[in-house]
Amino acid sequence: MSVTELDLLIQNVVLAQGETCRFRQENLQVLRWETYSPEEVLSFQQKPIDHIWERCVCHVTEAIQYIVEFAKRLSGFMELNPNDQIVLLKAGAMEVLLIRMSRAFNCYNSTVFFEGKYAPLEIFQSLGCSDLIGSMFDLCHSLCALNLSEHEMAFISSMILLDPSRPWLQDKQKVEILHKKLDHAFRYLLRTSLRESILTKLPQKGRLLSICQLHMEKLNIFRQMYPGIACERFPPLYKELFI
Ligand SMILES: CCS(=O)(=O)c1ccc(CC(=O)Nc2nc(-c3ccccc3)c(C(=O)c3ccccc3CC(C)C)s2)cc1
Repeated sequence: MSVTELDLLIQNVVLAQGETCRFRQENLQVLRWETYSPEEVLSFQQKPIDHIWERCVCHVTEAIQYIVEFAKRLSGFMELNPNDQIVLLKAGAMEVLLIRMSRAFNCYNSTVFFEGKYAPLEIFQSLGCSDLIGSMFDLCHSLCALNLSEHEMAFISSMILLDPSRPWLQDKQKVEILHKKLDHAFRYLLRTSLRESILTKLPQKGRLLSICQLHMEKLNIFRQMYPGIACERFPPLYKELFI
């Protein structure tokens, strides 16, 4: 790849990220000391499990809609066959959400931006999935420790989505070519910004996968407990991706 090709690809990925995040990094930073009071945390904890699940699923669905937009703007994604576009989004959207959520995480007081203020882990107590929430907070802590830039997060997200090793891909080679170009451009970006050291510290694929599997497990448990809710009250996109 020529330097201009590399620069064009970097521009494409960084622009795609910048245009498809609901909140800008600086806006999330400004708000990060706006935390819920103990009384507010308590009132969240007293809400019934189905009520909190439905609210979280709606927020997750909204965030994933932005991630679908991100994928569509990545050069080459729309040229893939429609089946492979769905396969990549079904497999990668939640993993990208986990990476993106770390932008909304305050690692100094272990709170995450949720419904307008920063919330402690306890607020999600009534969801009944403390292991899932705990592992997400741990992941956010490790990502915060890397102090990733928007550019780096954009490339990590694009390479999660355009992963040629996803099962059921029909045109694997096409995804491989895109992934190789992204990898090349990402390394070029890291080299020029003297940030190559983060490559060995990025979360392993297995770690993201296991948190996504935990999410699926908890979702299935919830569905068994409240069969009506998931079908009637969960957004179609969430059902399409996870049910
Ligand atoms: C992500 C793009 S952004 O513009 O930065 C952005 C945009 C919008 C927000 C506000 C927001 O929706 N925050 C939410 N936080 C959490 C959360 C919850 C537990 C720990 C950590 C974060 C939400 C979830 O419900 C969640 C998210 C990911 C996987 C799993 C779940 C819960 C399961 C039960 C569905 S929604 C924050 C940040």
